[in-house]
Amino acid sequence: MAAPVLLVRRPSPELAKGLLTHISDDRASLSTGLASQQWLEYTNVFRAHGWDVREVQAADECPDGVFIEDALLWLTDLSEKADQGPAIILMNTPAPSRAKELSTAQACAETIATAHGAKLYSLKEIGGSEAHLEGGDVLKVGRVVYVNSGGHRTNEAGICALRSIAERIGYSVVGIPIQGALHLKSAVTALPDGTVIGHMPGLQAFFKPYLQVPEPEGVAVVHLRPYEALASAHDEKAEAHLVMSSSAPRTTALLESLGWKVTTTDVTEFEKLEGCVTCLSVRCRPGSRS
Ligand SMILES: NC(=O)NCCC[C@H](N)C(=O)O
Repeated sequence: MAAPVLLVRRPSPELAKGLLTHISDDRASLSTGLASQQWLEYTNVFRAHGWDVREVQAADECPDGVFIEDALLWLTDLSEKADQGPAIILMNTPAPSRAKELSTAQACAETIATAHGAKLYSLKEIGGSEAHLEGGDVLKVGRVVYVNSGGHRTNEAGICALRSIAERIGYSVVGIPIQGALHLKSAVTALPDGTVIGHMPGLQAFFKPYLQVPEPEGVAVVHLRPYEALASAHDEKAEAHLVMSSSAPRTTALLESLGWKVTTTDVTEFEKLEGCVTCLSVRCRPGSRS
């Protein structure tokens, strides 16, 4: 089976000019040198676990370009016949300073689509230029695609366009109105067994099973192991492996006490811009069925 592919974009020298919406402004203390080091260490965690790490062309003029997850979305084909192939979707941000990120992301998506038999979609082409969606607002849990219906970066037309693609390949799309956080995945992500984890109050009404974690930085987890390994494993937890921010030691301890294996990595410089471990990459799983 093809190795999972991790798409990343190196941080811009202008990183400290990135957007800030919901957290207090600590951008003056941001070190671009430390950010570059943390980014390299982040990519090395995946390299060390067999991921094929591919760099999207640098976009030094785009302060937030490192948050590549917002520009591209990978969806495995989960349709019954699995005859459609995976989808890679070029997102459409409403943030003017982030729009320039899309042309280089598109070029990368074309290469990945050709290499892995994926179908390339453009949200803008499907929903029109007013259809907006950022990848941070999308959380996949099995066959359900949760999408933020209460934020400022994704709108109804964007959700409709996503639905028209996702339903063709076996997913249902469910809107979750998140307020007070930049993206859906700033508020929740999911463990490999489908448990959604979050920190803000009120989220348990939307997800079952749901686990409240003790730190805001602890809500972001990325799954390191290919999902096939999990599906065929006798002991799902023994096979799973999560990447998390080292800013959330109490959440790490909680998840470890529940049997999950966790590797932590420093992403402090990206957290100053409302980034996290999920938004620094797009995880593509060619050949995967989950
Ligand atoms: N998916 C994500 O969580 N992206 C983080 C984007 C942070 C960036 N400063 C922004 O506001 O767009």
